[in-house]
Amino acid sequence: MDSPSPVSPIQSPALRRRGLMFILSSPSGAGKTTLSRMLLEQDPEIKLSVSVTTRPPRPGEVDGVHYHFRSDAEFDAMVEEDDFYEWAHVFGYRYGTPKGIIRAALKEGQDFLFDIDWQGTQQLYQKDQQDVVRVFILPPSIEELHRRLRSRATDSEEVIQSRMERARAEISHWDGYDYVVINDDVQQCFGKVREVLDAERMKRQRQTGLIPFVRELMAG
Ligand SMILES: Nc1nc2c(ncn2[C@@H]2O[C@H](COP(=O)(O)OP(=O)(O)O)[C@@H](O)[C@H]2O)c(=O)[nH]1
Ligand SMILES: Nc1ncnc2c1ncn2[C@@H]1O[C@H](COP(=O)(O)OP(=O)(O)O)[C@@H](O)[C@H]1O
Repeated sequence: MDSPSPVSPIQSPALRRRGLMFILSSPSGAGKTTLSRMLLEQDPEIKLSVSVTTRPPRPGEVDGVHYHFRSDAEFDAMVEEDDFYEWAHVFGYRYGTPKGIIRAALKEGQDFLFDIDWQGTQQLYQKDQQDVVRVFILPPSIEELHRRLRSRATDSEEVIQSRMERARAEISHWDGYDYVVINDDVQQCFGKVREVLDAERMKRQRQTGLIPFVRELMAG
């Protein structure tokens, strides 16, 4: 990866704002994991919301870092306990966003990154419209998507075929997103994702505390 560009100084002691829920979705293989990792490496102000899944870990994946890997019975117990913000079936496994610390942390201004599919995006948006920012990543073409899934070399040809079929279905949900970014050159795409995040952080509606000199001006 090229040398990281500096993080723009969004947070200022004079400004207080609610945290946001930054959702990156894409058809499988379009690059959301790659982009999420870049964002987490380069932006200390955003934390990954680590999902719970019943799918087995891929080589290199660490429990508690990439996912919380749980058995079917453990997942059932969490559903019973109402521990999820949302959950969905994807590729024969279950995936869910644990409520955990998210609600309280948003109030304190912590931003969270979500790598979830369109079903989870819809559910999160229904629960919390004001904090959710929905970004959809598209590959430059279907052929390129296929090539990337093959080059990742983590799945059998059968699984790749089912991901390709599902990709078509996922792309049909692109109208449920606020922003669409094409991942052709990864650095350019990442730059655009960062621009969206920066602009969303500055939205006036998110500010919860008046800047001192604005407060003084308004007080006359
Ligand atoms: N609804 C929902 N979807 C999730 C969650 N975590 C991951 N996913 C989605 O599940 C799908 C499969 O993820 P994964 O097995 O890591 O494979 P990937 O397609 O290479 O990202 C992706 O579309 C993720 O966005 C979650 O907590 N909730
Ligand atoms: N812009 C890009 N150009 C070429 N290859 C890419 C690009 N973005 C991601 N990749 C590669 O494509 C494969 C799928 O990317 P990944 O981030 O795992 O996708 P997703 O999480 O959406 O399934 C990986 O091997 C990744 O290195």
